[in-house]
Amino acid sequence: MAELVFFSGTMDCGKSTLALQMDHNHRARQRVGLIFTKLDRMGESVLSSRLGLSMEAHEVSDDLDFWDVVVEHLTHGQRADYLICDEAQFFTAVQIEQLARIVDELGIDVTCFGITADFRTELFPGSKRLFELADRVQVLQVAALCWCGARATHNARIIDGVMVVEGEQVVVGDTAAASDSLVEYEVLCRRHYMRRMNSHAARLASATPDVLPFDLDVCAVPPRD
Ligand SMILES: Nc1ncnc2c1ncn2[C@@H]1O[C@H](COP(=O)(O)OP(=O)(O)O)[C@@H](O)[C@H]1O
Ligand SMILES: Cc1cn([C@H]2C[C@H](O)[C@@H](COP(=O)(O)O)O2)c(=O)[nH]c1=O
Repeated sequence: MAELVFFSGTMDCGKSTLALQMDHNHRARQRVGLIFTKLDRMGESVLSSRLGLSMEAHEVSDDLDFWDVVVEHLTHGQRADYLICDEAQFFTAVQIEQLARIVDELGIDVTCFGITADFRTELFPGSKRLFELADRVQVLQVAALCWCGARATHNARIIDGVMVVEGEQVVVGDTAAASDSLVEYEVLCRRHYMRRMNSHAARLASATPDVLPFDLDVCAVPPRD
């Protein structure tokens, strides 16, 4: 039976890489897929991974109707065995409902990839609807890590080295290590997200131990997996 599956996690945990691998494995067995993305860091109509791989994809605009696109595709005698949707957090709730209908009425597997929550810890609209409708929500096996070594669970937005918790929900960008723009992101464990302690703040604190003496033992927490 066809399924709607949501691979969800923080930024930089390997979602796009998995999307590309999944498509590769299907294509290697002559299965035909439709690939969608929205607002990829590398530009329009591309699905890209930080490992350097990328592929062409249909860019999803707010008014794109997945049902119409797939039905038209099939009506023209073309095959669609599966859909892969990256950056699905940016899709609208209605678009997620269209994807669920494609699974249920056309029997086509739909696999979505996206971050769960924004830099304020609020669910994105697409992710929220996926949590509500998906047959399965899967966490990726390889964890992105906080600077302290714990599993990263939250996405922080950093401006000029400082973590912010107010602003527009959508600002396309990259993690600090790879970014040369003003706005960048850093993944953190919940403890350090709540304390607003990104790696820059932690470096400052360890250089001036009198300011924040409470917590240096926490920084030595070993990775959990
Ligand atoms: N040079 C590298 N060598 C090995 N793995 C890397 C390298 N650069 C990035 N990665 C892996 O790629 C992951 C990010 O993959 P990506 O698919 O772009 O993430 P996401 O789509 O979840 O933001 C990192 O967590 C890391 O595991
Ligand atoms: C936390 C957060 C992220 N974004 C943007 C930043 C990136 O362009 C994407 C996530 O891409 P990735 O492949 O998962 O790294 O989302 C945003 O717009 N708002 C946020 O709060």
